[in-house]
Amino acid sequence: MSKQEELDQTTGSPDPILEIRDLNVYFEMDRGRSRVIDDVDLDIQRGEIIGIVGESGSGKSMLASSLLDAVVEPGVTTGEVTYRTTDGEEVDVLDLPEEELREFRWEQISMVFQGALSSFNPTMAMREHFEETLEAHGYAVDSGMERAANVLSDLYLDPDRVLDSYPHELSGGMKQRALIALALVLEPEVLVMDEPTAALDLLMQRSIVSLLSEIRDKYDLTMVFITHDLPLVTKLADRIGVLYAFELVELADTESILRDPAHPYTRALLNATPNLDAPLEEMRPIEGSAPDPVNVPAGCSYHERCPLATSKCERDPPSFERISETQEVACHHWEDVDEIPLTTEVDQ
Ligand SMILES: Nc1ncnc2c1ncn2[C@@H]1O[C@H](COP(=O)(O)OP(=O)(O)OP(=O)(O)O)[C@@H](O)[C@H]1O
Repeated sequence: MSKQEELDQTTGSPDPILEIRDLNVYFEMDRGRSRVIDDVDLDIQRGEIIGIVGESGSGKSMLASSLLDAVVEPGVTTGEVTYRTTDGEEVDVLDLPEEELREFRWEQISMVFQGALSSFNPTMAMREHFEETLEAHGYAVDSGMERAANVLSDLYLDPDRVLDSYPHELSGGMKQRALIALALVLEPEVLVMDEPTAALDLLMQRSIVSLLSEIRDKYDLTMVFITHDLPLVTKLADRIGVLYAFELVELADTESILRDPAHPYTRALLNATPNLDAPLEEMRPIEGSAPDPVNVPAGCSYHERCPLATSKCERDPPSFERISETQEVACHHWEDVDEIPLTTEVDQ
């Protein structure tokens, strides 16, 4: 059974916890408007782990931040992000007054920001980081610290040892897990993680990914895992969205992304994957460079790098089309995509 089928069995009919519509983020720059999220529509289902992948500068962090209305000034976020509570109440995230937004973050959707490892205060023991977060949100510290200890043990850390340590006394992998525990201490429904394993070695990355799966099941979480590392996220995600040039170009269950990717860029990402078993000459780095958000190519934004591009691609932007029950793609030539063979195989 595929992960998607397992997910459907456990979650039944679609039950989006987050509905993202016409999401745009832009910055007004001297040289023009810089659109760093371009008309993204996406439903995130309650209980799923969704991976968002794309190369550096494709808009991943902007997408993550916009889910919490946390895009840095002077960025402008437009469109709708609707959060649905378990009771069916709808929250218009981009319209929340500041105080409510402060509560909403951490308590409903919690985020582990990119580079957050260095955000621990070096003069504070880990225990104080947890207590400060609980107090700032008006939570009872005693019961909150009990939960912190439970989450830390679920992440295979010794709670007493970690809580009594200062950040510099912990290894990178321990700190990263402590950061995830801190993000979970207020019992959020959704955990958004932006490159949570980028600073870690391969072995630790793999082990955190399998821990996250356990944590999702145990705490009934929805997870958004943002990374440039497609093979890594296939180990964890039920579905994967591929961002190219600030737009979603493919969205599908993980199995389809691996076995039958429909966008040439998804294929290029898979073929660029270092695979220990494949000969080096079969690894194909993606040629060309990521578009500048002020000057995204007309038509299909990928056409300049795409081996299948025709004059239609230079002219007309493809629409985001559903090609099967679990797969959507924005490509005029998805039916011919097998012309780009997959050269490496990623184990799921
Ligand atoms: N404060 C800012 N002002 C203007 N443009 C910005 C700002 N921050 C980011 N950008 C631009 O937004 C675009 C998307 O950036 P984003 O950080 O979301 O990419 P990313 O996919 O997360 O990349 P990476 O993996 O390198 O973090 C980039 O072109 C970046 O230069």
